[in-house]
Amino acid sequence: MKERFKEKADAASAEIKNILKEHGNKVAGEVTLSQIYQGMRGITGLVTETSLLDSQEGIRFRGYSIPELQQKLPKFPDGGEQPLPEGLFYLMLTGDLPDAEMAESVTDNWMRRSHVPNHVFDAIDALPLHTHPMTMFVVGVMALQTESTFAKQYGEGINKKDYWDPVYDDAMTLIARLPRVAAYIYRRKYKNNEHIHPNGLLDWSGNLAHMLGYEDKGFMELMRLYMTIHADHEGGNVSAHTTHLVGSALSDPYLAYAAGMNGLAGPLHGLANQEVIKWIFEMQEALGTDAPDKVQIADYVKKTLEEGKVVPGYGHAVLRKTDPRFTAQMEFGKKHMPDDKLVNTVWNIYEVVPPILQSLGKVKNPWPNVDSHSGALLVHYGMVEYEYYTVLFAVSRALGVMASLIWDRALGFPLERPKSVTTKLVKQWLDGKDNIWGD
Ligand SMILES: CC(=O)SCCNC(=O)CCNC(=O)[C@H](O)C(C)(C)COP(=O)(O)OP(=O)(O)OC[C@H]1O[C@@H](n2cnc3c(N)ncnc32)[C@H](O)[C@@H]1OP(=O)(O)O
Ligand SMILES: O=C([O-])CC(=O)C(=O)O
Repeated sequence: MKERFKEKADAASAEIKNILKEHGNKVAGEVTLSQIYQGMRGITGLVTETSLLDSQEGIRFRGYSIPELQQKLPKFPDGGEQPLPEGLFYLMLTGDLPDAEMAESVTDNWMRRSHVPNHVFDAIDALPLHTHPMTMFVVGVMALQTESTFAKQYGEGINKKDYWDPVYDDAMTLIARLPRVAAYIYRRKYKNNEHIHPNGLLDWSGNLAHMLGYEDKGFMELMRLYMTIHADHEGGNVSAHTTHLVGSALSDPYLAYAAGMNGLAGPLHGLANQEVIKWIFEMQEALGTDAPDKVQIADYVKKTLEEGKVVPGYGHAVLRKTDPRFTAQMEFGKKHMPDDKLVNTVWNIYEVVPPILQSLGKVKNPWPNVDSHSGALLVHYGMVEYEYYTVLFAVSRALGVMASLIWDRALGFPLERPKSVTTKLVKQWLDGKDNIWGD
């Protein structure tokens, strides 16, 4: 995989140099004042090779949609139906679809790198049990940073042409160790500190399920699907953009990833998956039923909006249709748990919420995103501790942001530093007295 990546990166680097030599001055778009003030929505300002989001169709990883990945990526040998995220990582990194043997070699590589040093567990253990699992997770990642090859080699004076190599090494080791860190947090916080050793015969996701304490084959398949669909969502989302930004300062992959995951822990981003289940549980309690009907759901949605809160799991900064990651999970639910009450509630919410959000006249996307479905599937298998859910999202997101970070260093991308302005300067510019563009 590493050699294949290097060939591809060298070719891409030469191609980009030529594109910029010939077309570097071409104007690519305009920016409005509203965009500058309102979250830079719609401004193209980043290059991310691993995936691309279409507002109508949803995400494609190196050109492949989620149903295509489910068809084409290698599966776990023992009757697996869902794609192995190892294969997705290979695809995102090299641009090529792997065969079963290649995916297996990624599994083996990660298994070899998976030993987590004791001081990482000590760092997590130093936190009180009521600490949010995402805080424990980021502390664990920061403790893993002591092992950074990039930081060490940078300190010794590495040539900038070779940055990508130790970044590759760190990214692979970090990804390999995350399931153990994630499972440790779960077992410490919710299962009396009784930990489960890895099983060398399982794949990366299967092993995560096993170390969490879930041996059900259905849950292992869910983890393979979950780890695949949450891995990447082009470059501008908060977690990917933050990882890229922090990495651009040549902070090592551990530092960059930890920064990105602090962004994933925000309720408008990855933490929304916890908020969805919390909101449904609160609705059930308020209504006194675990199977609210559509009229009851509609009333509860209106109450949520009247209280000035968002409906978690709905809306998106870029998507304008139902998220295909929602649909993939709905299909999994229809196959494995069609009668589950909570999962059916998620499907009823899907029928009720969009017209209500649409009626507000300001919500650009009334449709569900990935987070509105994931929790109910986890609850089905017994994982009810919703505060933990974003940790699973974070383990998956490592695949995309680390593949991208390796590309960033291989392509020699520079420090990221956009210009900002003050409102005073904007007013002077509106009066024709000044310029808001940097030199
Ligand atoms: C993995 C992911 O990160 S997927 C996203 C997960 N997040 C959520 O599910 C949280 C709920 N959703 C939201 O808050 C938003 O839809 C976001 C943050 C995802 C996108 O935000 P934006 O791009 O600013 O959305 P948009 O342009 O449609 O917002 C316009 C207005 O509609 C509101 N709105 C958007 N989505 C919702 C929603 N689900 N419920 C209520 N109001 C909403 C916004 O808060 C904003 O209101 P304001 O003008 O009073 O401030
Ligand atoms: O694309 C976004 O802004 C948010 C999102 O769905 C993701 O990162 O998975």
